[in-house]
Amino acid sequence: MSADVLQINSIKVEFERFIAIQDFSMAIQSRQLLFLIGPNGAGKTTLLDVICGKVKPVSGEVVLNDTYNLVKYKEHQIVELGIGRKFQAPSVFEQLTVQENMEIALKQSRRLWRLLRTRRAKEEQETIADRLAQMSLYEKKQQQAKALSHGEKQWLEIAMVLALEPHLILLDEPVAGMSKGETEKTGQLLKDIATEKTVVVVEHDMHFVRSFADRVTVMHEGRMLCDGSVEEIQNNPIVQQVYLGQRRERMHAAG
Ligand SMILES: Nc1ncnc2c1ncn2[C@@H]1O[C@H](COP(=O)(O)OP(=O)(O)OP(=O)(O)O)[C@@H](O)[C@H]1O
Repeated sequence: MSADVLQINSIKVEFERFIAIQDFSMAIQSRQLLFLIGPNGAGKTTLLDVICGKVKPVSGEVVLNDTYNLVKYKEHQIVELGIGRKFQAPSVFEQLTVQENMEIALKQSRRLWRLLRTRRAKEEQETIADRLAQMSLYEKKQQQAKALSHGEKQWLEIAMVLALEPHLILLDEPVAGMSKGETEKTGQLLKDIATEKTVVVVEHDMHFVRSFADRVTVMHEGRMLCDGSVEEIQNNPIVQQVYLGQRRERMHAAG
C-alpha cells in the first residue's frame, strides 16, 4: 500500500464543450497542509468538486487509500468514506446557536447518523465540545451564530466538517474576507488539524500560502503547472513566467 491518501490519475473535466481540467494527475500524502494555487479559472475549485463527487470527470480516476475510485461514488458516499468539504461562502444557520449548528452537522451525516443509534449522546456531546474547543469556539457555544465574526463563522463551519471525523478535508478560500489576526489564527488552526488529517486548501492569498504551506500545487488552464515546497514554487521559472509574472516581486517580498 502506498503512503498516498489520494491518487488523482489523468482526469479530464468538460463543461459542455469547455475543457476545465485536462490530463491532471497528482498524489496527496497524509497529514499535510497542501495549497492549490493558480490564476482565476485554472480549475482549482473544479478539482475539489471532482474529489468530493460534485462534478464527475469524463475520464480518469481519483483513488482513495489505494482502494476506492471516488469517481464511481455519490457525494454522500464520499462523505461516508471520510472526505469533508467546506465551500467558500459561510453557510451556518444564523438563527441557531453554535452548539445547535454542530448538532445539525452531525445529524446530516448518514455515517454518523447510523453510528448515533448505538453511540451515546454523551459521546456526541464530547465530539462537539472537542471540535469547538479546537476552533476556539467552546466559550461561545450558546451564542447565536449571527453574533459571530466572519472569521468565527468560518471556524464554526470547519468545526462542523471536523465533527464528521473526515480523514481528508477540502477548503475553498477559508481566509477570504478575514482580518489579519483571523487569517493568522486560521493558518495555525489548519496546521494543527494537519497533524492528524490531510488538508487541501484552494487559496489566492500568497502571504498566507507562504506562511503555512507544507506543499503547493500550481494549476494553470486546467493542467498541473508544478508542485513542491513554497521555495521550489517561488523559484520555478515556469511559475514565474506563466502564473506569477509581475507578482513575483510581491511574492518574495511578502513575509
Ligand atoms: N458548472 C460550470 N459550467 C461551465 N463552466 C464552468 C463550470 N464550473 C466552472 N467552469 C469553468 O471552468 C473553469 C475552471 O473554473 P474553476 O472555478 O475551477 O477555477 P478556479 O481555479 O477555482 O478559479 P477561481 O480562482 O476564479 O475561483 C473556468 O473557466 C470556469 O468558468
